[in-house]
Amino acid sequence: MPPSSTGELAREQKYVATLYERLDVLRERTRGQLDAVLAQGASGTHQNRSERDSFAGMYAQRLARLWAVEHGLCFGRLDLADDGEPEESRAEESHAGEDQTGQDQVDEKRLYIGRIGLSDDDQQRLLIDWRAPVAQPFYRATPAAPMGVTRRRHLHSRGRTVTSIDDDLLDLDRISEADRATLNGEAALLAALGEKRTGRMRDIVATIQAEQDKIIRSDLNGVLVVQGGPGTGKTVVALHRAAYLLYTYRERLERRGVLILGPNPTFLRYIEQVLPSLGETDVLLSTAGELYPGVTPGRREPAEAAAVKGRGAMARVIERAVRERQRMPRTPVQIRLDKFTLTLDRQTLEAARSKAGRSRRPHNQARAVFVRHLLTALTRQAARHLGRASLDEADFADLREELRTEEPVRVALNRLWPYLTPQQLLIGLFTDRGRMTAAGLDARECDLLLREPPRPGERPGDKQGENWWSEADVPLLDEAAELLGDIDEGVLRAARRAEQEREERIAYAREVLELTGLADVMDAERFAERHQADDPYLTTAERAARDRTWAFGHVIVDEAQELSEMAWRMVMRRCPSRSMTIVGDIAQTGSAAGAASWGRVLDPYVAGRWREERLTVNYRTPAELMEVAARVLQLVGPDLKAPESVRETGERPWALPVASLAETGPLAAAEVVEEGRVVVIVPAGMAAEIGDIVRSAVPGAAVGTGPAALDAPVAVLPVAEAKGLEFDAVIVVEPGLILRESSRGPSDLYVALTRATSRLGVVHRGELPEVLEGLGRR
Ligand SMILES: Nc1ncnc2c1ncn2[C@@H]1O[C@H](COP(=O)(O)OP(=O)(O)OP(=O)(O)O)[C@@H](O)[C@H]1O
Repeated sequence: MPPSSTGELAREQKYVATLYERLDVLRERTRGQLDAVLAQGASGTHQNRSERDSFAGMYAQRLARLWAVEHGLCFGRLDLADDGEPEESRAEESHAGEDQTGQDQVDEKRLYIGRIGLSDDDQQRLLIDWRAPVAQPFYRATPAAPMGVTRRRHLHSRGRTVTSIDDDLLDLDRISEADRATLNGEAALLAALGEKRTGRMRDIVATIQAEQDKIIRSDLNGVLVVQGGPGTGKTVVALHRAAYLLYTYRERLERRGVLILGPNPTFLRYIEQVLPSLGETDVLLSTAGELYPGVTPGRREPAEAAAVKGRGAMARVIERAVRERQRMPRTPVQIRLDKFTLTLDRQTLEAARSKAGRSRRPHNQARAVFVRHLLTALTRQAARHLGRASLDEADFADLREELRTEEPVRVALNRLWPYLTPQQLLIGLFTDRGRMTAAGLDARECDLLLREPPRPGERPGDKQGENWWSEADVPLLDEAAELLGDIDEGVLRAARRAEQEREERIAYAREVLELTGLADVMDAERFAERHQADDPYLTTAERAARDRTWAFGHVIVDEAQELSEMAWRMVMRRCPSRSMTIVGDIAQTGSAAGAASWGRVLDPYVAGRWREERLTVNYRTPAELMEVAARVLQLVGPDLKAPESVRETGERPWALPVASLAETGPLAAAEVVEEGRVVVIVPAGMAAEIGDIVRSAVPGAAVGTGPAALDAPVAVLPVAEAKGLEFDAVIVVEPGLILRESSRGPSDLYVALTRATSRLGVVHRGELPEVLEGLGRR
């Protein structure tokens, strides 16, 4: 290890130790500030308390950030030519933050690169944040374009100890013969790729490649599509981009927030540690199904039903369903009061309706216009009945108010134009074939969507009701919410907020009671009410998560090919500025409602105004495995090209015909290696059967979705749930069935075959698909 001669290693160790010392000082200082704020106690005015909470929240967040960067705090060094500053691109906006020093004037010949920037008390720069413009050559410099850099050094550490060093010498004229012999190319990258998987995605801040860096640092504005095959780093690059954007455009994005959308909760769990390890904690990670506050979809439904609901045409269906509730009776409406009967004739009703329509307000707000018109007409009639045709203004208003509160009047008006929540509208629609037909659905679609109403006592939207809603319903609820408008925005919000806070207090109380061993003797709800906080501090991400109408500063969509047209409408509403990063692979589309091309998805919103970058190198799957996957890709589309693998392992993928699928158990057990992860990928309908088989061979194996799939040594997953994840070893069961199972079968098999970082096997009782016939025997 020539550059890591003991002297050199010791020198680096000494420097890194001073960085950790500095980090400890900052942590202690921030802790002190937090304690001082908290020590102010809960007294004072409401204003005082909310300021204190804001400061406390800010210091707590800063402290969390300082703790999160412990591992691999400093991972690189740039040596610059005598005459050189690194050539850099300037960020357009400066960023705030006391320890973000990357934009200082550069005058040293050596820069240390790390997860965050650090300076000493005299503002001497000690460590450069990897996102600062001056750090860019660390990722982009090459021998052909050295950007003023003579040496790029990777520091590898365990805990706070530097264990080894890799150097890339970039300026070949300036380096000695001895140094030249130590040229160390892609050592750091290959070392990172060869590591065992832990079930959680790691950051790649030390080894970002140039094509990835270009995407990470791409401009904030506009829609950027990142198209790339499996394992090209789309997800990890998107996450680093989030961190980069937050650093570079801190002020703008901290206020509006950043949303990252992933395909399912397991995937979010898989990626959740990456941003904190980059020092960013305030980003909202969500699935599209979680974007409607107050609804947690738990219902599973056939793919065909989800596909119908995902089609853009559903927007018209919902619109008609709303209109259908603004019903116009064919005959006049009689309202019987004690002393006389009032009549609303067709002409009056039509006039009220068209006035409400012309107001261009959503249904619940237009109702006010409708009701006002009818009440005026009814008051005039009532006045005539009472023989008081010429009422003055005040008396007219009194009579009108009297009528408004009459039960028969209220009932009649409500029937004509009811207040509706999105939930009520959709329940009314999907439980009534007549309404669905009137809204434009055909007989087959009605068959697919018709369902029973929620059981009595089951309020859809709350905890018990969550099985009534499916993921595909969420964009429809969102669409309905747009058309209906809130009944009374202020009241609804306050009620929602109060309910959420109550739930949080109870959850917290439960935790405290469990920790203190009092759970059996005290009720969490009562405890929570007693320890009620007045005005809790919320981070931007927390506030955004509670507000359906929140407009994010930037939205990142991962596995974006899976979103339906209706889901895109919902996502676009969350990002009116259209500052977005969309990452995915059209060849991996598995959902029947998913995307066939980026143009089809984006042109309706930003025609001609989106840009596409491509990633072409596969960092996950070794070449031997990719060869097989590439053949399957030809079934998806003969012109598609699989990404180039960056490494080989020498291990050939295998296929094994079996008499009974019970043999899968021992095969999975044989793949288990210490600290590694194995997945058995199965056709959608076989998860339970194969799950039992594998569990009997590997106790602790996890079946189906959920975080357990990431933590167990072996997981059994259908393809859709394995999307975006990776494992050391993969066994695919019955690939023929996966191919035939849906119209996207070839894409699904392609996804399954590209999940492995090192080993791949195929088990089949049925026939092996022709495309896999070249596989060797186990
Ligand atoms: N520059 C890099 N340095 C180290 N590891 C990298 C680098 N780029 C990608 N990787 C690793 O490659 C693997 C694949 O990355 P990622 O999951 O982001 O790919 P993807 O394109 O999203 O794949 P898929 O489409 O299959 O979901 C991850 O383990 C990631 O950490």
